[in-house]
Amino acid sequence: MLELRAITAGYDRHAPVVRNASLTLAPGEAVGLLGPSGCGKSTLARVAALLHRPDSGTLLLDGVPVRHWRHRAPRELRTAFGVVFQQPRLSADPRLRLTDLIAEPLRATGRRAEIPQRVAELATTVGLTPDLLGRQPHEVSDGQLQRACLARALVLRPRWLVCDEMTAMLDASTTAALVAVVEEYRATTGAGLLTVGHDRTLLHRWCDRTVPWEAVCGEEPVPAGS
Ligand SMILES: Nc1ncnc2c1ncn2[C@@H]1O[C@H](COP(=O)(O)OP(=O)(O)OP(=O)(O)O)[C@@H](O)[C@H]1O
Repeated sequence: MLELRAITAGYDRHAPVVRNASLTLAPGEAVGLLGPSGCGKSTLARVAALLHRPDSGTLLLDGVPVRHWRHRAPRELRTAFGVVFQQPRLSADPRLRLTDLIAEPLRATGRRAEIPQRVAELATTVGLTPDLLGRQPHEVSDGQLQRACLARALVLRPRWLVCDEMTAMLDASTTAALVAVVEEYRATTGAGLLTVGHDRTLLHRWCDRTVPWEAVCGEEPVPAGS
C-alpha cells in the first residue's frame, strides 16, 4: 500500500505548489493522476517516489511512515520505486551508452554480476536492438532513449512504478509499446503504478482508476489545536 496523506510540497516553503494532497494506491493497482500543466502533479509524483521531500504530510509505504527522502532514504525503500520521467534527455547521463544507462541501478547497488543478463532481457522487452545499446543518447531518438529509461526503471524489479508523463513526447506506436511493457511487467510482478498525465483517454484506457487533481488536493488542512 502506498499512501500519501495531506502532503504539502514545493520549492519555496512560503508558496507550496502541492497543498494538502492525499492519494492511496492499493498493491498492484494502476492509478492515473490527471491534471492540467503546472498544477503540481510531477511534484507530487516525485514525493511519492521518495525523490522530493514534502514540507508536511505523511507518506506511508505498507503502513510504515517514510522518514527520509532522496539519498537519505534507505536503499530498500529507494529501490522499491522505478521512475520514468517525461523528458528522457534530462534524466539520462549523456556520456553513457544505453547499455550502461540501463545497468546504472545494478552498478549503484553492487549487483554487477546480474548486468549482462538483465540488460539483455530488458533490451528485448523494451525493443532495443544490440546496435542501439552501444550508442550514446545523442545518437538515438527520443523514443529509443525513453525505451532505455523504462528499462532502467525496471532493472531492479521495483514494487512501484511512477511514470511522470512518460509518453508525452512520443508518437502513438511508441506510446502503445511502452504502455504494453509496463502492463506486462505489472501482470508478471504485481507491481503498482502511479502514472501522471493530462491525456484523459490514455489514462482511462491504461489505469484501473483515474483521479483528477482536484480530488487529490482536498480541503485546506485544519489548523493545529482547532
Ligand atoms: N525545481 C523547481 N523549482 C521551482 N519551481 C518549480 C520547480 N519544478 C516545478 N516548479 C513549479 O512548480 C509548479 C508545479 O510544477 P509540476 O512540474 O509539479 O507541475 P505539473 O502538473 O507536473 O506540470 P506539467 O504537466 O506541465 O509537467 C509549477 O508552477 C512549476 O513552475
